[in-house]
Parts: sequence; structure tokens; C-alpha cells
Amino acid sequence: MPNWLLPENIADVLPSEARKLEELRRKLLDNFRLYGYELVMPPMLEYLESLLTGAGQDMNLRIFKLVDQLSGRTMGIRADMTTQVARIDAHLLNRASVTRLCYAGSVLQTRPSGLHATREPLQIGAEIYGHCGLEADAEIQELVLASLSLAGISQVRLDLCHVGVLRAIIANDVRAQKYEAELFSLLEAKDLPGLRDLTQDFEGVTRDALLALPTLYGDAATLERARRVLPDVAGIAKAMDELEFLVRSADGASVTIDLADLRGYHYHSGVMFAAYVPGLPNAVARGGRYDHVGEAFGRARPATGFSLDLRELARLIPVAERKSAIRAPWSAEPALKEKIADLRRMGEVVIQALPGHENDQDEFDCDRAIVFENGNWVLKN
Ligand SMILES: N[C@@H](Cc1c[nH]c[nH+]1)C(=O)O
Repeated sequence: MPNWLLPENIADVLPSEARKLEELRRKLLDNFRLYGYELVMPPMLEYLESLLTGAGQDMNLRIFKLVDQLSGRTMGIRADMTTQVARIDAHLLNRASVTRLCYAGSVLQTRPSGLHATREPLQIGAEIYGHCGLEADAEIQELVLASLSLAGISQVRLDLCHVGVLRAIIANDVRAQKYEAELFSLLEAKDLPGLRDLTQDFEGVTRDALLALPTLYGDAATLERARRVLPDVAGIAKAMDELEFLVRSADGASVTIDLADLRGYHYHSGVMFAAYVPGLPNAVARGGRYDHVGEAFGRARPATGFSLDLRELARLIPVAERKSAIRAPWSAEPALKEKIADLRRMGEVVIQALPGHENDQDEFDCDRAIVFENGNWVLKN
């Protein structure tokens, strides 16, 4: 095997793609700051227990593990930054007020989420702690749309879902509760035959409601249909009210409902959403409420947020034009150095051709040059 071969679903980012990624990262983080989100940088790896706190079993399967030579304990490489940021809010900041945090960094996953998906997403996201009202979810929803619009993507569909619906359906059925994890995966896969099989011995109301969930998708009118079809219990009515609030607050954006789209790390506790764009089968961004993660870290804090993979997002936008640049000869002469420094201060890219490389091609489009004329260094087209 050639020694330059990388593992499956792991890739280098080459200059033109890296430029897109970095520009997007800066734009998004700058915009988060305009909304008051403070940047945090959690570590690449932690003890496994802290990475798993508050998260479901599927998180454990997605984390690469290794042994810490200093402590002998098992460490994990983060597969998702949301719970790390919740840990920071719960333990390190310890603020009682609303806290808005954002982050950008690589995460590593043992398995790709799709055939061509990377196992090293570049995750960027924003989270709000300390407000249990839906206003926080609405702000996050707005931030998702703003982020995608900064990437030049305007045709976005927000797909809303609510974990409370499934939880309310199985709340009074002990047998169904035992199979919660299986129910999640069958619903995510919209696997009706599998769902029929599993629910055979469930109580009639539970079974009917579970079988109805995969059919409850479509425009906002789906919520009325869901109210008619699903059992009339407090948990479901509350979830429907919350979803209706968010449909209203997303004014202008295209919103759909999909009560079975429960994909995620299973730490979500309320409203969840996924953003879809044309040409991509998987969601570009995901998020939602996860009020119990802080509690698992010892400090209950309402929480909601979103994250997306910058690599995936960058694939959707065209390659940025090659930036025009100025070519300069290589010389240590002070007058030339000063001229070059002046131009760079003005934001120009000035590339000094190293001796013997005057005609090399590179990523830049050198449309001007600094030349020596009549005793001066001048800029020429
Ligand atoms: N980190 C979650 C999305 C999320 C962020 N905040 C809340 N939920 C994911 O990647 O699926």
C-alpha cells in the first residue's frame, strides 16, 4: 500500500477548498459575534466519561478511543462539540444569566454518516443556555438561516420535529418504553414494516400513534392532522403548540413538519430541526433543544443550538475566484521591501519570486508586477 494513502473517508483539504472553508468559517463566526455569541475552544480529546455525559449510546459508538499514557484512563476524541460546550456552560462559566456560545473545530467519527461523508467534519455551531422559552429556539432558527444565506444559499427548507411527541406516546406504556432506542431508529428510517413488527404487543393506542408518526410529514397543516390523529394528551398538545410557534416565527422561510425525523445524538429533549438545501439528500444543519445535558453535568440549564459541517457546506458553493496578486522580484533592497510592505498594508497579495522560479505557476493570478524603472520600483500591469 502506498505510504501516502489516507484512511477511508479521511481527506486533505487542498488550497482552493481550504480557501472556501476558511472564508466561510470567518464569515459565520463574525456573524455569531454580531448576535452576542462568544467563541469557545473545547479540547480535541477528553476522558470518555465526560464526552458521554448526557449523550446516548450512539455517541459511544461514534467516538474514537485511546488510552491516556499519563493517567491510564480511556480518552475519547470528540465526535460532536455540543456536549463539550454544555460542559463549559455548566461547570466553567457558572453564569446564572443567559449565555451564548459558539465554536468551530474538527470532530472525528468512527463511521461516516453516509457513503461519501467525511469522518472528520469541521463542525461550527452556536448554543444558547439559560432560557427555556421558545424565543431562544427561534433565535437559533434565525441564525441557521442567516448562516446559510452568508454561504450564498437562499433556498432552504427547515424541517421541524419534536422529541416530546414520541416520549408522550410511550409515557404510559411500560413495554414501549423498553424499546425506546429501537423505536428511534425505526422512525428515523421510516421503517413501517419494522415498526409494525416491533409494536405488535404494545397497547392499541400506543401502536396506532407510533404507526401514524412516519405518515405525519408535510406542510404546516400537518400539525392539525397530528392533533386529530395522535392521542389527546398534554405532552403532545404542548409539542404541537411549540411547533406552531416556531412555524410562525420562521416567517418567510419554507418550513415543513416531519414528526419522525428524530436523527441526532439522542440528547435532544424538545423541538428539533434540520435544514435541507437543493442537491443534498442529507441535512446541512441540525439542532434543537437539549435541556438535560447540563443536568447530567450537575447543573440543570435549559439549552438549545445548532451545528453544521463546514466541509459539507463548502461543497455546495462554487470555488472562489483566484485572488489577483502582484509579482515582485526577489531582492533585499530596502526600497523594494518598503514598496512591497506598503502594498501588503493595503491588502494586496505580493509574491516574491524566488531566484530561478520567476515563471512558476501558482494558486494566484498575478496580473501586476513590481519592476525597476528609471531608478524607482513601480507597479505595472
Ligand atoms: N450537535 C448536534 C446538533 C445540535 C447543536 N445543538 C443542539 N443540537 C448534531 O450535530 O447533530
